[in-house]
Amino acid sequence: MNALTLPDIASQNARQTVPLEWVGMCGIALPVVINGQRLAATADAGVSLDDGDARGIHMSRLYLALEVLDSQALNPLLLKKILQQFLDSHDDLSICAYLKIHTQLLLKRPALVSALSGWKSYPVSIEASLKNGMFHVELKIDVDYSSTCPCSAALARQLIQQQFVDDFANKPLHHAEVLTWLGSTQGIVATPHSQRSTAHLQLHLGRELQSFPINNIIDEAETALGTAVQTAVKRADEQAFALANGQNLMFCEDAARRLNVVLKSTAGIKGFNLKVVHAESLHSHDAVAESRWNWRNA
Ligand SMILES: Nc1nc2c(ncn2[C@@H]2O[C@H](COP(=O)(O)OP(=O)(O)OP(=O)(O)O)[C@@H](O)[C@H]2O)c(=O)[nH]1
Repeated sequence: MNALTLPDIASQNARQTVPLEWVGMCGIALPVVINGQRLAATADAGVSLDDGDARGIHMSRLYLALEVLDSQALNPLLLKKILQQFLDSHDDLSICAYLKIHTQLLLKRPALVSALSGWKSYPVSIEASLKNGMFHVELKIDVDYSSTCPCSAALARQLIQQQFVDDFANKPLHHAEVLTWLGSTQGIVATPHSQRSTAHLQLHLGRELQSFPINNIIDEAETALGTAVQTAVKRADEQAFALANGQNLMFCEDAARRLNVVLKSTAGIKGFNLKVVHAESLHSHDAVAESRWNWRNA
């Protein structure tokens, strides 16, 4: 083979002079480092193509700028550096750079009572942009929890009261008999419905942050919601979970309000857009509530 010059189509002129808002690659596979864990991730990397005459951007330059992610801990400063590299490598073509990273964070969670523990995965997305020198970073986290309907609980309690009237009216009450009745499905005739629910948190973060406070945000959210879904579960844990749910009845509105209050006071959060989805077992549609604070699209 002789040393032919490789054709460079990207540097040709475009047939139509039209700038483009976003050009890049979606779904790039790569590892990222969060909490010292190396996690499988996908990235969407792009820049604006502001020079409408240029045929294309240089995809390989964006791809190669991502290399540092497999060894350096993911933090806002690193993302800003990568975005700056996107722009520096497209000096004459682009003024905006974008990077979106999606991964699943794994956290080990203890059981409620037993000495067991297990892994829980939390979908996490980080979206960063550098536009006209302005750096913006956003974090998305999904947190699963259990919610028990307060209305359903009240209706079930009423049925149990009615059953008690039916079974014990005009009869002397004997402790042992009532105790047996309380432990039977003939006595406790109804149970409330509960559902696996998800809080979708979209958070605007301070630019000055040294690291992403992902663990802290998840912990704060789970504490506020009160009944996080469990990992390893023995019967003692399940009983503790039943008690926790019984003492933590909530509509989707309650969940959204609790998260609103806690996220407003969580360090590093400058604004949020949150959505809670209660995947109802009462019917096949979901109960949903949203809440925003300092949110640009509000
Ligand atoms: N711009 C652009 N490139 C594409 C597309 N699809 C595939 N590519 C390829 O991405 C590869 C890398 O592009 P460049 O970064 O310009 O590669 P290069 O010219 O070897 O690198 P530089 O010398 O740094 O410009 C090229 O082989 C392109 O053909 C597309 O839709 N648009």
